[in-house]
Order: sequence, then structure tokens, then C-alpha cells
Amino acid sequence: MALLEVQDIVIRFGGVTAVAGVSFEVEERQICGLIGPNGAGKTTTFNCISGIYRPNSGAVRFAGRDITGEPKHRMTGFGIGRTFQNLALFRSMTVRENVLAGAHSSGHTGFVASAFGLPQVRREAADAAAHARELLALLNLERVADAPVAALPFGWQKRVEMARALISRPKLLLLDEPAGGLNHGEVDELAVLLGEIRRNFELSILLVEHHMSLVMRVSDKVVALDFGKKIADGTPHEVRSDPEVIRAYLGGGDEHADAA
Ligand SMILES: Nc1ncnc2c1ncn2[C@@H]1O[C@H](COP(=O)(O)OP(=O)(O)OP(=O)(O)O)[C@@H](O)[C@H]1O
Repeated sequence: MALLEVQDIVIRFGGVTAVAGVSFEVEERQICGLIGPNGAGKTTTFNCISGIYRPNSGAVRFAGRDITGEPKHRMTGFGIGRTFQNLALFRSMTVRENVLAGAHSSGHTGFVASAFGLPQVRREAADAAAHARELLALLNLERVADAPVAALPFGWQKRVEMARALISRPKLLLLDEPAGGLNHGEVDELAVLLGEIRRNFELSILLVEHHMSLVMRVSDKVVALDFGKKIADGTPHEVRSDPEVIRAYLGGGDEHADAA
């Protein structure tokens, strides 16, 4: 059984069908890239998996459980973490505080236990602090752990967001354009980092990404969309040489046509 099963989802906005019956699967410990020209339906599909949109029809199953239309605040509890294209950090808080904020949304103790500072709450806080230290080391953020996020370069802020998503120990990490706004060297570092994250945390990653060489380098499989439909699903090599994918990129005059 696949970890994530997207089954025939349809998403309409008024008269626009943004996603017109897309199905694909992500296996455990697999890195899956979701690509397609502008307007292909990638972000809409991604937002449907992460609980921002409810599909008009079709289903999303995660670890065997139907999570179709579940609200976004429940996703962390199911084991799904995500990052945002335009970052969603608390800018005046420190790096460490931002990362720990991700742990609070996954805590299992209730309001009363928290209010009275019961032992289980203290244990969870200590666990979270230790895990935060581990993540800050992995993501090379130890040196800036106590600096406010706003003071950091954009590429570093993106790593903070990744650490925040990872602290809840997700089984699936959804990354929305992780390479967006990064320079060449940072994209190279990101490729290495994604491999390390998968190895260290034994999780799956689904990434929406325009940076074609990154997708092709890190993904085990690639799903390509065009006009809301899936046009290819296979290894990076298969998808890169798929005639429909080449046509979609060249036909659309997309800036990344050369990379397809
Ligand atoms: N909230 C919305 N209301 C109306 N139409 C929308 C909305 N969101 C997306 N669309 C439309 O749905 C289609 C798919 O958009 P989507 O953003 O999912 O594509 P994308 O592949 O992520 O594109 P890009 O790479 O440019 O971000 C487009 O035609 C878009 O204009």
C-alpha cells in the first residue's frame, strides 16, 4: 500500500477546472516531484493534499486513511508536514522559537495538562527541545539558533521552515517550491539536504518545483501535469524524455522548456 494515494481528484474554481481527475501515489521513503508548466494545477493539487482545498470529487488517502477534505490543522496530527512557497514564519521570533512552534501544533497533551504544567507536558517540551537541537544541527542552523528569523537571508529562512515542518516527525513532507529564490550553490546544498532528510527521518517527500534539474536529480519518481491532467508518471529519465512532457513545455513557451 502506498503512503499517499491521490485518486481521481477534481477541483473547480467557478468555471475553471484547475485539476481534472488526477491520480498518483507516493510510496514510503520515496521522493516524488510534481512538475508542469504554469497553470498546470500543481499548487492546487498540493493544496488539496494539505487540506487547504476540498476536492469536488475524488479522494486523498494517507497511510490507508481517507483524509479527503480534512482541514489543514489536522494534517500535522496525521503525519503530514509542509512548507510554503512564500514562507510562513514568525519573523520577530528566533530560529529556535520558530522551530519549536511546529512542535506545539503536534503535542498530544491537552489544554488542562498544559495549563498545570503536568509531567507529561514537561517531557514533551524536553523532547521537542532535544529534537529541535538535532534539526538545527542537520540543517546547519546552530550558529543562528538564537537570532531573529527576519535577520537571516532568504535561503536560510527556507531551512528554518523545513526544520519547523520536520519537528513534528512527519511521514510525508510537502515542499512547495523549495528551490524558489535560491542561488545556484544553495540549490546544490538543497539537493544534498533532501537526501539526508529522507535518510535520517525515513520519510517521503512530495515537492512542487519549477527547478527542473533539482527535481530530476533528487526525485525517485516524477508526476507531470498539464491543463489539470496528468500527462506522465515515471522515473525522472522516463518523464524527461516523454513526448507529451516535451510538448507541454515547448508548446507553452515556458521558460523552463530547455530543461525538459
Ligand atoms: N483560487 C483560484 N481561483 C480561481 N482559479 C484558480 C485559483 N487557483 C488556481 N486557479 C486556476 O487553476 C489553474 C491551475 O492553477 P495552479 O496554481 O494550481 O497551477 P500551477 O501548476 O501551480 O501553476 P504555477 O506553476 O504557475 O504556480 C490555473 O488556471 C489557475 O488560474
